[in-house]
Amino acid sequence: MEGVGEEEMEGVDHLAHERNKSEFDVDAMKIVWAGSPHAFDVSDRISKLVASDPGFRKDNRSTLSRKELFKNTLRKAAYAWKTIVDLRLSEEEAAKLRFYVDEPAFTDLHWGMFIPAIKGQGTEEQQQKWLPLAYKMQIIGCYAQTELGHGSNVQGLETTATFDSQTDEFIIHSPTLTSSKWWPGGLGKVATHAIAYARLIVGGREHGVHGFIVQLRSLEDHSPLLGITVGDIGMKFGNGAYNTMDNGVLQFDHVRIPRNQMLMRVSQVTCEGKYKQSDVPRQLVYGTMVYVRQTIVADASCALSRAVCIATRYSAVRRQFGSQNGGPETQVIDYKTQQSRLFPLLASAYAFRFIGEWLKWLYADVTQRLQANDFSTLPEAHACTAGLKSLTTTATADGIEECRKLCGGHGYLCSSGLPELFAVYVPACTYEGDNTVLLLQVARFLMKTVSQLGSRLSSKKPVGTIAYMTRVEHLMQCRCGVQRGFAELSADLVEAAVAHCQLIVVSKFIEKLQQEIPGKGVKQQLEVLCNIYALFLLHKHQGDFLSTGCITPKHAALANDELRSLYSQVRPNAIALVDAFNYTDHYLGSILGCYDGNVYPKLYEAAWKDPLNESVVPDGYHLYIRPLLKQEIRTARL
Ligand SMILES: CC(C)(COP(=O)(O)OP(=O)(O)OC[C@H]1O[C@@H](n2cnc3c(N)ncnc32)[C@H](O)[C@@H]1OP(=O)(O)O)[C@@H](O)C(=O)NCCC(=O)NCCSC(=O)/C=C/CCCCCCCCCCCCC(=O)O
Ligand SMILES: Cc1cc2nc3c(=O)[nH]c(=O)nc-3n(C[C@H](O)[C@H](O)[C@H](O)COP(=O)(O)OP(=O)(O)OC[C@H]3O[C@@H](n4cnc5c(N)ncnc54)[C@H](O)[C@@H]3O)c2cc1C
Repeated sequence: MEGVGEEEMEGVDHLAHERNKSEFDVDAMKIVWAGSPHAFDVSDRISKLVASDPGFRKDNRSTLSRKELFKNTLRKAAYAWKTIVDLRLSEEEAAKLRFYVDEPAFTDLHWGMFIPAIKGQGTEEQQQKWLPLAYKMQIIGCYAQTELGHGSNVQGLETTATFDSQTDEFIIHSPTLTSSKWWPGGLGKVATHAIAYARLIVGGREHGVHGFIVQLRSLEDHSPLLGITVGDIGMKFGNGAYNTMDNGVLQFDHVRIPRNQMLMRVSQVTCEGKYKQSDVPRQLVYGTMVYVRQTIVADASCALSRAVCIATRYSAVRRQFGSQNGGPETQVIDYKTQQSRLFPLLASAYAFRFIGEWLKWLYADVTQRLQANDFSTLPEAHACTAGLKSLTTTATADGIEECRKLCGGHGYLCSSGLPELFAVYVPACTYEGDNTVLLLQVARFLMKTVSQLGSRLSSKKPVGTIAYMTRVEHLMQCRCGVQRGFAELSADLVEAAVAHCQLIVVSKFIEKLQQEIPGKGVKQQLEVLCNIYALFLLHKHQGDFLSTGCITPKHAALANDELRSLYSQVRPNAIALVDAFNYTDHYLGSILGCYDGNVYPKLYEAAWKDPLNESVVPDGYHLYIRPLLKQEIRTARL
């Protein structure tokens, strides 16, 4: 191309010099990141399928109106379903395809909550009736729990479900404005059915919150059924972002449903109007939330790794200051401040990946035990999913914002992919349980555990975590020792809960490294990242650790020195470590994070595609600017 230097030519890998520095087998690390060779194959194949299909284009979202954006999301969801059916994709491949389409949509709640709720809380008979319809998408479901007046406090929900023994039906009703269902994804414009949570009333007696399958819209013309008022709750944070989702409002006006549409695995109501509580903990009604919280932890590693991939590649491309005798300026990735901000996030992305794997195992284990009526690990599963969801989503939301800042001004462009990623991700700190409310659940679990086990919370942790374990015990002893109520100490107890969750993440990372990990240099790289994660947190919270007495100020200083050394070990491998995420440019959706690092020409080209540049003289010039410039409005009243 005329006047284009080597450094700007398309088709050249501008990060080749970085990739050549790698000291480990990147392909082997890709398998570790994916979880298995099979998982890598599915992920690699489906991500490329989506990236190569113009039907899944997403680079124009920021220029669409809310209605255009939403209609485009419906088109994509329908196109995805057609692709799944035409290609006969498996459930696993279909889930991956929806993941790589990368757009919040009603399908998230249909597949991610409506179906799991029926599987987890429905009887065999109810599963046999409703799941085939849901799997074929002949009905589209949502999870309608939160109300205008209550979200965190599930037992405070006001919607009622009153049993009518005369007709063998439940009457679902919204008695107050604050009982309006509010927030459920997919509810506003698409869902034909809901799992609606309501206070069960039988024979004038209340029995707490239960789930009910309620049809909302006609399957003929999609109009709301009698007694149903439903709509969207309006624009949300950011422009495109989560506005592809129809989070809805729903009011019931004495809507009648058959008795067999109460999810009855946990409790039952007989046709005679007798309420029967199975001999299972009532909290199984909350089971879907536990399931989604563990998926959210895995999602955190995906979102954080996307942001870190963008920021790492761009940090290797960007040069600023430091030119010697007219030579190239310094890559910003070589600045120690950039490394001290970026590499702990890279380590966290891997840490969250592995804790997500462990949590998936824990959830499967507790589910298997529940089937045998073994509820012994349910409290720990609840505490772990709640606490790790809180810890990883907070760290990921903060990490995405830090990655934006690590990219300087260009990080603020939509074409960097980071503003949209942040706007889509940040509600994860709220949905599926406000992060503070969930940490209070962990604190409550720790208080009970301490009172049952005495000071030692658990001796089942790897040696390398003694300092972390002592920190949690110290924080708990400082709080439990004080004769003041839980509420009074809750802010401090939440800190102990965070410390407990960090202990779990560190110990599971160490356990991961005790497994057989194939590939040249792969385990060594993971050991470096594990040490960075552990020492970074020790440095960040050194006050806690010093107060336990198990480390001294000298230890803290040594830990900081070691961190700098570890950053130097990561530096030559940084690009290869983010290549191991195996993200396509389409999925990353970022010019700054593009694989070939050819950033500047892409940024420049993208700018001219903005609708504002369709004319060199902007709309409004003649009406507003010209008069200004010509001072023809001197006498005009402002
Ligand atoms: C837990 C609460 C805060 C309090 O509950 P409460 O009933 O008042 O009980 P407590 O008195 O506190 O505790 C009593 C005891 O019960 C124990 N307990 C509490 N909860 C649980 C539980 N869940 N499991 C087990 N045990 C539990 C507790 O420890 C006490 O025990 P003990 O007495 O001390 O021994 C509760 O009110 C609560 O949970 N509040 C939070 C509400 C909440 O989380 N709402 C979420 C609504 S749904 C939502 O937000 C949805 C968002 C969707 C966003 C999109 C997400 C992505 C979709 C999935 C991913 C995509 C997949 C796509 C797949 C594909 O495409 O194929
Ligand atoms: C994008 C998005 C999607 C959602 N999708 C769904 C969905 O599909 N289905 C569904 O049912 N819901 C959905 N929700 C709702 C979501 O589950 C709730 O917003 C969430 O559970 C938080 O509840 P809340 O809004 O009542 O917050 P609140 O509890 O009102 O929180 C407000 C503040 O009060 C604090 N607080 C509350 N209780 C306590 C306490 N006991 N101690 C100390 N502090 C406390 C919180 O920490 C927070 O700082 C969605 C929400 C969002 C943002």
